[in-house]
Amino acid sequence: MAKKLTIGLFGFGVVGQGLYDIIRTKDLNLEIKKIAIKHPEKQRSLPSELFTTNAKEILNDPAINTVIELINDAEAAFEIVSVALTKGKNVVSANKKMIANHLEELIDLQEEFGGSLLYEGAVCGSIPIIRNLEEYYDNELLYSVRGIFNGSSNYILSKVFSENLNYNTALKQAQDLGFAETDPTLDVGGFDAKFKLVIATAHAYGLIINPDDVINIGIQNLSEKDIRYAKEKGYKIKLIPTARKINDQQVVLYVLPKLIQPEDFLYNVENEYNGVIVQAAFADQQFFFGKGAGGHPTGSAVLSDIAALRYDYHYEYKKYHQPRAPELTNAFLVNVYLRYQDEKIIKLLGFEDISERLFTHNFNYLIGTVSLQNILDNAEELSKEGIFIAEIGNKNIAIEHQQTLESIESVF
Ligand SMILES: NC(=O)C1=CN([C@@H]2O[C@H](COP(=O)(O)OP(=O)(O)OC[C@H]3O[C@@H](n4cnc5c(N)ncnc54)[C@H](OP(=O)(O)O)[C@@H]3O)[C@@H](O)[C@H]2O)C=CC1
Ligand SMILES: N[C@@H](CC=O)C(=O)O
Repeated sequence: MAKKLTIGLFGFGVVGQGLYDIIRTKDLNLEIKKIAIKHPEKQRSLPSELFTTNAKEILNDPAINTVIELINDAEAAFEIVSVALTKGKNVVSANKKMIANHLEELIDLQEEFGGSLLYEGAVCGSIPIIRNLEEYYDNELLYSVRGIFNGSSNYILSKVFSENLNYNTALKQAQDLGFAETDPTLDVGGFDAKFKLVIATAHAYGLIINPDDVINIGIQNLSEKDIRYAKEKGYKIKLIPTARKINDQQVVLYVLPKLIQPEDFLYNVENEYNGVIVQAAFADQQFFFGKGAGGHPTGSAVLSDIAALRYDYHYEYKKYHQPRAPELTNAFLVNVYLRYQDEKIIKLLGFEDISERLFTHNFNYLIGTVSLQNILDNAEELSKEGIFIAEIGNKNIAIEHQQTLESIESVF
């Protein structure tokens, strides 16, 4: 029997309003009793009695059994969600930074106080990837999860690549459309994609990782030269988070721009759309596609979680509780394109091999193989002006196919 939900909503911005628009079109046996916001002076589209700036009006109200957290402040969000769970309320959140940074504590709070925290909208907007990783892939050999997890950076890349728009104009558009984070460095620097990858990895592999241990390189240093190079060779450039199981016990995680070939499903994922490719034994590749940002797409994922709470759904974190969850390693080689000015960076990165190199008066690049650990150790150097690094090539795909063959051979 579906429970009646009495909701306290935190945040009435892009996603909060998007959710409200969707809810009011349907008769869902739920009531939004109060909405907490930060700036009482802002004009609102709803009666003022509905709003409060006092979180306690929601958190201390025993009639409110469900808290929906949609604010743009990760630390305040953690406080709100923790108190709500401690009081035995169910919670839905779309705050990937907060969840990725506090996942272990949030799991403990759910288990101690019996509440459920759902966060489908936090990873790839409207794409239902968390519940799929949690439920569907439980018994599969899951080799990798990768994709386009950030709508803003994909929007910018689409605009500069296909419409020759200037980077800053495209970023401004992504902000105006409500796709970007309050601090857009989170988007273009690959942090937002990393938070989402960390959350997805917990549900894919049962592995909870501190985001600081994962390398993220963004698209801020992309230049005309990189775009020209990519176009001449038939690639597009996308920002790709990857989680890959490299053996029974080890997983690698990284967020890097990538030169993508037309055969890749992600090649045609444009603008604020996201795409997730799950590579599993026997099933091989599966592709999820949908809008990754914006009020209504994200609101629809939040609503799906709300609906699930009516039937007491909660994540069981079965893979996290399994006795031998794999561990994170950075001992992994990636093939990269590196545009640089100063030769010093080549030495610092300690390339295993270099297969291609160009040195001219205004454009130096090389293609070579480098360890993830060395990229992580030199992240600051790599963020400097004049340097752009991106994954390239299909060596990893070869590894995946080899793994698939090995697993098939071991079964038969
Ligand atoms: N925009 C998107 O496409 C997506 C966003 N998300 C995530 O959803 C969350 C919300 O994003 P978005 O809607 O874009 O953000 P907005 O900036 O549009 O809205 C933020 C809202 O939070 C309110 N707020 C801020 N601090 C507090 C606080 N301490 N207590 C109560 N209310 C507060 C603001 O109040 P006020 O109105 O008074 O300023 C505002 O209503 C973020 O975690 C974001 O990362 C997830 C997926 C997609
Ligand atoms: N800023 C994010 C919003 C959704 O998560 C993005 O651009 O993807």
